[in-house]
Amino acid sequence: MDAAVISIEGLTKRYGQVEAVRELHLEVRRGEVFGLLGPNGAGKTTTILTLLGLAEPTSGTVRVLGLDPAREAAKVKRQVGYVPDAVGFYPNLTARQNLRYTARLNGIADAEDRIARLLEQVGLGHAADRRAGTYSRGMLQRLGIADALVKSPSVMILDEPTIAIDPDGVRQVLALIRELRDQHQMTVLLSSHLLYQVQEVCDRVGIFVRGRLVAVGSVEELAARLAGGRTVLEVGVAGDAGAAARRLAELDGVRDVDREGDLLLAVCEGDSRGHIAGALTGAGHTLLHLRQRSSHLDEIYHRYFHEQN
Ligand SMILES: Nc1ncnc2c1ncn2[C@@H]1O[C@H](COP(=O)(O)OP(=O)(O)OP(=O)(O)O)[C@@H](O)[C@H]1O
Repeated sequence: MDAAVISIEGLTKRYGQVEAVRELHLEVRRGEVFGLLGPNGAGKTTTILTLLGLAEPTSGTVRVLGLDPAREAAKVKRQVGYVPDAVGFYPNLTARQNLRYTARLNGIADAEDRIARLLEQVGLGHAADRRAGTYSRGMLQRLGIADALVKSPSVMILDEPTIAIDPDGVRQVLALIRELRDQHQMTVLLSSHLLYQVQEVCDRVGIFVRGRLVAVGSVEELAARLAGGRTVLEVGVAGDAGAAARRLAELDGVRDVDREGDLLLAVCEGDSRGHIAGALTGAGHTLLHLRQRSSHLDEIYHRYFHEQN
């Protein structure tokens, strides 16, 4: 398994009497897209700021690419692209000129082609030569993503990256995040309230409630944990569904079988897909459909959230 790119051990951050983050342990691996979820004031931004060296931990250790951000902020900044929730640009410069400025600041020569490509990638090709001051909030957010990518970072940290973007734009941003992971093995940490989007793009999520991380895992793992390790499989067969249901009910690991229209729903211990497919085809059934039903992240989130309250 790849080494952790982001490693947080026992992080606590207090602002006076307010404990913004308490005893946080978290590792994010290379090429992983990790989502920080939580209501307002849960501690997501504070965590992000400590990763960037913009807030110093009260206690605990934080490492990004092996560096201590509180002591080596400049080195961290060179390799980490950060998109805050409200991005600021020079309003009198065009988008392209703003990105040229960022390239110069980072000592990148010959950035023209890269800048043009990034502007296209975030869907701003048509507006590249308009002044940033005329941009909508969503356009600024897209420009923020392009800006963070100018220096080819190996880690991207995005605070609410799609909050002001329209649905088409959201699809574009999510596709871009996937591409960064799949083609460039980039590590991406994002915070969001928009659970459906998080579910679509994140390999793992962490649920924050009042400064504490109350659950970490893939959406499937969190759902299984809430369901006591049980999963629901949708099974579709050609022909005699009654016989298939009886065969299913006899199998080890199958707790219950139900009907829903043409489908059989098997409540199983853990992931029994291989076992079930083998048993049904072995008994002469033609399998038309086999899918593990996934819980929606909003359901998981609300259950964890209410448990903590
Ligand atoms: N500079 C600061 N001074 C004092 N308190 C702060 C400061 N920054 C954050 N806090 C407090 O720390 C807690 C966590 O805030 P944080 O911004 O990290 O939450 P968040 O999860 O990012 O919330 P949101 O979704 O609203 O951005 C809140 O109670 C907040 O009021």
